[in-house]
Amino acid sequence: MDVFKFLSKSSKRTAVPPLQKLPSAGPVTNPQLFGHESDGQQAEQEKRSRKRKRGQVLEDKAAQLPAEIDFFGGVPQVGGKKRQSKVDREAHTDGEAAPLPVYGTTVELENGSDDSPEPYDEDECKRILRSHKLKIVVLEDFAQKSGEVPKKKLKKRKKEEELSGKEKKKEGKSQLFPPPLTSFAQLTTRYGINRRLADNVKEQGYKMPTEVQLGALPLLLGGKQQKSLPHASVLAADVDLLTVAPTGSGKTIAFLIPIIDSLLSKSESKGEPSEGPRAVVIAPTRELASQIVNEARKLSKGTGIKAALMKKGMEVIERAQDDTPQEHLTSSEDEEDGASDSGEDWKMVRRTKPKRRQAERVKAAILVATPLALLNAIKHSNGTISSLPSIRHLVLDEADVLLDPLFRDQTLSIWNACTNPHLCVGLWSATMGSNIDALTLSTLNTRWATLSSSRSNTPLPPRPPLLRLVVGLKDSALPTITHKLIYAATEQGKLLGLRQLLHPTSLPSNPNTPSLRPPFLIFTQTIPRAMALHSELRYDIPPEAGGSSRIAVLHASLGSAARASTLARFRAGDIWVLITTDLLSRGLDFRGLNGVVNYDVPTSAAAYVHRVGRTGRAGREGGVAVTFYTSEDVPHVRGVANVIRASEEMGGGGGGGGKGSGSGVEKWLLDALPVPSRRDKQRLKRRGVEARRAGAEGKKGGGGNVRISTKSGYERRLEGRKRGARMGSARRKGEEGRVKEAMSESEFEGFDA
Ligand SMILES: Nc1ncnc2c1ncn2[C@@H]1O[C@H](COP(=O)(O)OP(=O)(O)OP(=O)(O)O)[C@@H](O)[C@H]1O
Repeated sequence: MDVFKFLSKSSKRTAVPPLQKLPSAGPVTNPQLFGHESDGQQAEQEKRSRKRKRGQVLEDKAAQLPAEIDFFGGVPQVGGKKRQSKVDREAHTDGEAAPLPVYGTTVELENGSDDSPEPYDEDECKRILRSHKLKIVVLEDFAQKSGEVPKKKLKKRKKEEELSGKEKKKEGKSQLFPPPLTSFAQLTTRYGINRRLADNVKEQGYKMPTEVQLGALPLLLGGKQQKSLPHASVLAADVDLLTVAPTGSGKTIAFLIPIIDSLLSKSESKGEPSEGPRAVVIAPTRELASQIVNEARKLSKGTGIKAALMKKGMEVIERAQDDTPQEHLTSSEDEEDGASDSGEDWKMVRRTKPKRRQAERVKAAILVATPLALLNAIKHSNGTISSLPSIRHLVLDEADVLLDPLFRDQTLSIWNACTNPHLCVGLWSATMGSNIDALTLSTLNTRWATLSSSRSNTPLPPRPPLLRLVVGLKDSALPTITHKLIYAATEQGKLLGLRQLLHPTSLPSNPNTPSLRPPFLIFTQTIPRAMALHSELRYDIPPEAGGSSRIAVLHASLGSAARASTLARFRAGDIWVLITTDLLSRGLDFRGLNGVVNYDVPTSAAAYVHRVGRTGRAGREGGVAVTFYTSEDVPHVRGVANVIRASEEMGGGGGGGGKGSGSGVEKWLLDALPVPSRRDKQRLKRRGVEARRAGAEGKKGGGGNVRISTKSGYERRLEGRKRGARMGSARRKGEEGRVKEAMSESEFEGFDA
């Protein structure tokens, strides 16, 4: 039986669309998003890099499949070297952060041989930073704005400044133009970072620094730069840094390189304990934390610096025999992030039965943890929190979510527990609400005041300045992605639309409908919906193409082992379609992901930016982001539409990253969509679209009609066939009444009422 023919018999079969650029089908030609044309040095680098050897790895299994079940149709069938770069091989062997080798194309890269002249001149620094859309400011003014000066006084001062035209001058003053890092070789030549660390960076095979690396590394390594370079006085000391840079722009190594280098430097380790954590990285999910550990291990290989993931049973503080932490987790396994039944994955739940743990003291210098896991480890049974005086570096990855009310108390408790006066704090994310600057500054000030009062005898060193680095347009999605916002009217419409994306030969010829090839991610609002959609779709891929094993679901109520194994299979290319919730929306790096489907609209513009940012990483073009919306979503979809429009404008207007695919959001649609109130936005962020919450099914007026049928597609098809046979037989017998009866039964019932 030709299952594929059977599956697609109701839809018009068209030829597989012509070859298109896909993130999974090509190497990163340029990981930088901006400034390509204007920067002469970059052009020179690109010219050099073209001479480098390239090799393409083809998907063997996909190449063997008949065209009609080749879900990857269009992958070039040309011969190419099936050799992977050292980086890819290494990344894959450790099971984390690996590219999708089967679909990926890898490049053998040379690195570090760059001999570009140093941009010592301040004007040159300005030109390069501006062409790459980097803006660095000192946030000290904020100290006053964040509460130390009464509001009335501030208003008066602002008015005076406006009248005297001072404000512009002031803004200009606080902006910095440090020498950008235009090549990784400068890590050694300019900053003299540890040799072994420099070699490890080189081994990653990156051709050139991304924008965030170009701007952040000089700020964080600034203390080591030559005094003749611009802003040497500000950067001579440690800095606290708040960074907003696009998804997939390489923020992880931008914060890890300076930490590892500083842990290796003799001056820092003087007087510090040689064992135990000296740097802590906090991430909102276990998946992201483990990915960061993996990156840290690659960069610190052979240096003696160890990185560890905080797990249950690990201890970071000395505990008395009877000091068992009161708070534990609900999951039977060592999970930090549980999930409520409404599918809010960030939500924490606590274990009810206290359980004695086998203590194992953390020896690694870099500790990566989710907030609750670390907080539990430093909390005593009487509720007090131990301080962590050895911590010199604190990184909040996805800082905006870590400082969101859901995590805020935990994050701030950890931050305040870091009592080392030399602590450097880094806050990193692709999105940062306007409140984060103020919250960061007030936390720094309060912490400093507490430290000062507790150390009246020994004066504190000067507090490091807080700098803010913004890359590109704040809170915007990648300009290299094709965005599509599709009105599907009803839940049934969304399922039909999704099936069209999934089935390669049923793709309509309409150029405005995106073609999306696996591997891709599908996001739903809640865990029950992810599970239901998985049941609905699991038999959609025919057995010849791998069948139900190609589609999987991953959410926070699964055990950690199951989560890790599903993620590893997705990264290895065994799973083609992964249905998930916002659990995977932040920070996860899938190098060869072709697209993202927002089956349910994201609950905020920031959530959209992060979800779609799983594709198009490190400058890869060809990523597709499809967002379905129904009549129920109309009041909430404006934020997403705005982000799409802005990213298209950034990418050169109209079709933006779509490159000729038409606009993802028409202007008339944007104008027609209602503007949600602040309250509505907050409500949506907290609860999602009400009608889709667990328990909303069937409620009249309140949002019934939203259940995703748990009856599998396979079962429905079998039933459909039986019905078809009954109708045929009835027709043959000419029994009109029976035909009518059979027809009434055959209506589509998959995605239910
Ligand atoms: N200079 C570079 N050149 C090419 N690729 C790079 C470079 N730096 C990092 N990468 C790769 O880019 C990918 C994305 O990096 P990373 O996960 O750090 O992004 P991110 O900015 O933290 O994204 P997100 O905001 O989604 O968390 C990784 O696969 C990483 O190996």
